[in-house]
Amino acid sequence: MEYKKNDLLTVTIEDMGHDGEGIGKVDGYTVFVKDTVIGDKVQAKIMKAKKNYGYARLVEIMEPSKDRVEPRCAYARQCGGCQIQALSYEKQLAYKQQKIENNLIRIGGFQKEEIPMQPIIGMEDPYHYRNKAQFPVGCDKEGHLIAGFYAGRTHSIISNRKCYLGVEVNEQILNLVLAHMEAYDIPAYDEMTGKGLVRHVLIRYGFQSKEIMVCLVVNGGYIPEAEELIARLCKIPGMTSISLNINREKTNMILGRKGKLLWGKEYITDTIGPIAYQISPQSFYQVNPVQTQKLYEKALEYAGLEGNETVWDLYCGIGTISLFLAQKAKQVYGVEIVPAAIEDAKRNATLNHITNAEFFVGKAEEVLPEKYEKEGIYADVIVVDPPRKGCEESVLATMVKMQPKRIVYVSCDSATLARDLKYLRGEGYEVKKVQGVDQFPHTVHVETVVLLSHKKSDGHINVKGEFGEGEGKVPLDNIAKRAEEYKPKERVTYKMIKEYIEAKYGFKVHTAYIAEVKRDLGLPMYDAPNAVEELKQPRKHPTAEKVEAIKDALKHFEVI
Ligand SMILES: C[S@@+](CC[C@H](N)C(=O)[O-])C[C@H]1O[C@@H](n2cnc3c(N)ncnc32)[C@H](O)[C@@H]1O
Repeated sequence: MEYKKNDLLTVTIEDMGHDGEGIGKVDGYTVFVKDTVIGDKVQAKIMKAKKNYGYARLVEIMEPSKDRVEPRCAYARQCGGCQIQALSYEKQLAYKQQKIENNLIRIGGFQKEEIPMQPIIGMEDPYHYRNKAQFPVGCDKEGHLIAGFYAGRTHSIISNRKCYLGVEVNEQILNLVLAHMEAYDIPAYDEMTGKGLVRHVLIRYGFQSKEIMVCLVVNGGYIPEAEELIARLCKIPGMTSISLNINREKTNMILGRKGKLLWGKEYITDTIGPIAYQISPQSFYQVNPVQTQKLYEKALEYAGLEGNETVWDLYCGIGTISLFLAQKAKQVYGVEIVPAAIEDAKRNATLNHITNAEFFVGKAEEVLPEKYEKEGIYADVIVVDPPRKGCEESVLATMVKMQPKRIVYVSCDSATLARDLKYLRGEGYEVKKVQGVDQFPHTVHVETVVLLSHKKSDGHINVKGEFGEGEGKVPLDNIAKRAEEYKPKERVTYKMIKEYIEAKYGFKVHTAYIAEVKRDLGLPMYDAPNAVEELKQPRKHPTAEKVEAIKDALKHFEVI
């Protein structure tokens, strides 16, 4: 059956996609419905219809799923921050566990029974976990000042000073800043005109130290009557740092390069386990410290250190994992591409009196081979925590050459994790444990820690198998079932990717852009005859927005 735009359908949601959208089928026609959860029976209106599938808007929940809960936040549907707040926390965890497992099967080529999945680590209280918030400031239609969050995939601000994922003091700080702006007629920044002063309010909170940082991002060099605002903010217990960040660029980047301290220290200090970290407005720092500690403890446990090991921490950021590992290793080497992060890492090592950690600025794919091949620095254990795109294949190849006993892979994207595990498995590393950690409750994101150890090639086992019915024999039915699972999936064409993007994002992408993203992800190009198609202006590259949309489509169709 084929449907068209504006058709009303009654659909039962059977599955959830990568972005938390509900998926159901009506007469063999697949429908994606945002804001629904598995088990809901809903009425939905088709907004974009394709031949075999369509995107629909939720009109009415006819029978709610038993796993549906009332979101705490009144803006959960509009806000881009959370995607699955309407699903019970228990089921959110099950969804994330399944997401990791599915990717390892579909992309990594693992059999379900081969995956040593550990029960996912969730939070006891999955609210108020974020130690950092960046509130955009603007005006509503009547011209009143507002602060809040961007609606999903847009830059329109939803006025909301009380986010249940952030700390409670955020609201008090926002109230003081906005009252000050109102009292002195200080205009909010307008993205369209590039005029106005206050762009964002950045707040950081040390969960252990209770120290607070407030940084106002301004399109200028000062804030009128700053003394008065500072005097009010200082009364909040724990206030440690008040500063301006100057951003005069017409850009989507929140922070500019220059900062100006108004009061207190330039940084706050916080601890994860026994390690203290100094955090400035610009520093990258994990946003959920409670779960980060569990994640790092797992990484440390998997590293299995006894005190004599040389350990590499690739993609080390400000050295958070490196310093954790340094407690138990002989020597740790960290590699990170951002120079400022390495400065933080070195400062944090000094702050903690850690002398067995050395940090290098550069690309992991360049630093690692150089240090190994030219200087002979080897590895007993290698830990990697790459960005969403995963590791470059050349990094994995060098890691394999170095033959560490163990590899600990920390990942924020289980699709690229699965791709990289497939490579490492092919090179003699065995996946020993897979542990999901829920760092971001109410969102679709999940962290995974994987332990791999080197399979010694000094032995072999003989496997005898007999097919047929009866004890000790492998039933032929099972073989048929396996064969069914191995059947190649429907080929994902460039046309399908283009249609998906146009339907979901409302813009078109060129074939050559899709090919470029696929190439960057290291995906095979043999199924893309028109990937060689030339652009009229061949030197242009897709914008970040288009790259994200293409990756999303590739995930949607399970190419990555
Ligand atoms: C997921 S973060 C991990 C940060 C750190 N391990 C932590 O837990 O705080 C990934 C880091 O990889 C860095 N990065 C990205 N590409 C890189 C590359 N080619 N070589 C080295 N570092 C890179 C990013 O700047 C970022 O700090």
